[in-house]
Amino acid sequence: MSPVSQTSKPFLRALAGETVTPPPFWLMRQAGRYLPEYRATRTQAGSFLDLCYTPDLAVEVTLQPLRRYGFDAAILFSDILVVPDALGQKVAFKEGEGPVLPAIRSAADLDRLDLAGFHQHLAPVYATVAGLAKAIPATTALIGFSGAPWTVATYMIEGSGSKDFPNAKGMMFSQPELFGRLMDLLVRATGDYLIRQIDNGAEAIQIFDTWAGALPEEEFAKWVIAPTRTLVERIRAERPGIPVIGFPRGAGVLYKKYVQETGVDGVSIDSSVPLAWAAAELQPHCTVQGNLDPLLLVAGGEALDAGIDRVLNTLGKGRFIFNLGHGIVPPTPPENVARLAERVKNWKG
Ligand SMILES: Cc1c2[nH]c(c1CCC(=O)O)Cc1[nH]c(c(CCC(=O)O)c1C)Cc1[nH]c(c(CCC(=O)O)c1C)Cc1[nH]c(c(C)c1CCC(=O)O)C2
Repeated sequence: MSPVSQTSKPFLRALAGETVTPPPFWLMRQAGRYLPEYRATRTQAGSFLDLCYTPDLAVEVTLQPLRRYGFDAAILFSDILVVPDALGQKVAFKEGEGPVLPAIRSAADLDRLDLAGFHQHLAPVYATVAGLAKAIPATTALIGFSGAPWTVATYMIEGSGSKDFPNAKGMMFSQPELFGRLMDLLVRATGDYLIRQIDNGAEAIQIFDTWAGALPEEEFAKWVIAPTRTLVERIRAERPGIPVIGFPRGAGVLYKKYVQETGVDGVSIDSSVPLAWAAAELQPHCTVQGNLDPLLLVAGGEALDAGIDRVLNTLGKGRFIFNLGHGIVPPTPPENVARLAERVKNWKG
């Protein structure tokens, strides 16, 4: 038996290919503004980034939802944008506006980025991972994460969140050499970052490609699949046994090609992916994670119960991790999360 199949952690068993009943569960953005105790710690920290860079407080907010709901996995509390911040592109989170960064539009902008102080800047994040590895319950798995290069590049080039990425796609199509240099830097930095998280105690990795669905087929292959495959291969070669979950949100039918060509151990699917299609086309290749609509968690009641049951009854008979199709939204009533936890834990298959 491999060490992974001997683990008592249901989340890791599911990623190793086992059908676990009831399935392990956690929720994207399980630590966050829907919890009053998060809002209190966040106020204590000052800014959102101060919270990410203060290990004691970041550990505390990671643990808060575990205490309430007994999730099978804890996800490091941080943000995908600490990577550009650590490369020297200073990130700020404006209240009600989201992230703001000085946009990268030229070779001169790109040349100002630097890997030299990268790990030093991220030392508090590594300290959070190490603190969590000691603090979480014995049956809970610790997930480290990063954004995927394409999704992080959209923020770096736009200088903020965006709906349709005119500047990022503009650079991709009109200045492919410059865009390629930025992507190469991100693949390298992201790989270094994930390896360090693993060395500090992360037991699995999730790569968030939130804006994967914005790209046409050919660009999807080049800028979503290829960089992710490079990261998966590097982790597999340098830290064997650490499973990787990919989340190419909005990829539609390209989820299948993504799974086959990146070699991920698990794929997180968004709420638009038909459950029967995921069971037939994805589950034979890897563990599937998802995909309850986060707004059902706001709605609650019978609509929530029916949505949970549909996901469980279609995907729960194979290798599966219960999750949402995207992150928990701030208006979510905490009691609805308790209702979900109860229903998933009591599912008999
Ligand atoms: C695109 C992206 C970001 N960050 C992330 C993504 C990929 C996943 C996704 O699509 O949601 C990933 C992320 N962000 C956060 C986590 C922590 C772990 C978790 O509990 O899931 C993770 C895994 C905390 C956060 N990241 C952010 C918050 C809210 C900040 C606050 O407390 O004010 C949290 C808890 C802020 C953030 N961070 C980001 C944006 C656009 C925003 C502003 C929008 C918003 O406010 O929700 C970038």
